[in-house]
Amino acid sequence: VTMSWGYKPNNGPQKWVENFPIADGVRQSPIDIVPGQASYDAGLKPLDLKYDPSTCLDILNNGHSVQVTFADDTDSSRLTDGPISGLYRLKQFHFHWGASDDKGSEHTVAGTKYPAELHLVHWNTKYASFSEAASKPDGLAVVGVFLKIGGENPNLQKLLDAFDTIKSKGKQTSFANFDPSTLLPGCLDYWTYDGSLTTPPLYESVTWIVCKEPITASSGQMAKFRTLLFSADGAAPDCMVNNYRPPQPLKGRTVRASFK
Ligand SMILES: CNS(=O)(=O)c1c(F)c(F)c(SCCN)c(F)c1F
Ligand SMILES: [Zn+2]
Repeated sequence: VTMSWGYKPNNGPQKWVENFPIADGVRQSPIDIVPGQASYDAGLKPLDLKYDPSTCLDILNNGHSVQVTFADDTDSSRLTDGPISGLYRLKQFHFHWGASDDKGSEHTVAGTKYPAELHLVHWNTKYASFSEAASKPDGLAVVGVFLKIGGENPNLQKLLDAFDTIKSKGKQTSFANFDPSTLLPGCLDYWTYDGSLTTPPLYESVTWIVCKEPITASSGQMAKFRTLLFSADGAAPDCMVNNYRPPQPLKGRTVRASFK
């Protein structure tokens, strides 16, 4: 039986190019962000993020990550300004993390790996839907937030408390009234560059907006992410860890900074 893509040696990031040749494309993500090589752009606007907790629908183990999905039939949870033009609606957020606290993020900062990275995925309302937008060069805007080890994060804990009911692949449960802005850092300084999805189909459709300031999670909270499973109920349990793609070649791209 043919395996679908994953993060193991036989189906992981080094193998994705076999079924998704764009894996070797010109604007792939993630990248290593080198602050000294980023260009400060005074024309970049502050991010304008407005999220409505009533649009929060459910939390899902999709077999690759844990994902919180939002109603995106109105503009009530959206991103404007920053490096983008127009209005992008929040579709979902999810995380990437490691098997230990020394790795897990997709983007790195001058080679530094964080233990995890949050992705808030938004789609451009010039298109009719997420699916239509997902393959367009200006279709998506993903806000990335690094997690570092520190004090217990009470807002993150609300998500972790739902993990026992979505341990295995395909499990989903209702998840209401969560405000994703509680997972944003106090300072919204960011780096931005043109990139891609970091999972197959690896579409080169993402304006990346990576926050400079991490949020915290305790080591115990990081351990909770590692209790999730890649595997479905009844299959041999396969811990959901190291679900991150390593940095990809910059291929001449410029990384801009919203701050000096
Ligand atoms: C940025 N991180 S990611 O891993 O490339 C990623 C996902 F995991 C996603 F799930 C989705 S949305 C739904 C598609 N299955 C997405 F747009 C996306 F960009
Ligand atoms: Zn992601």
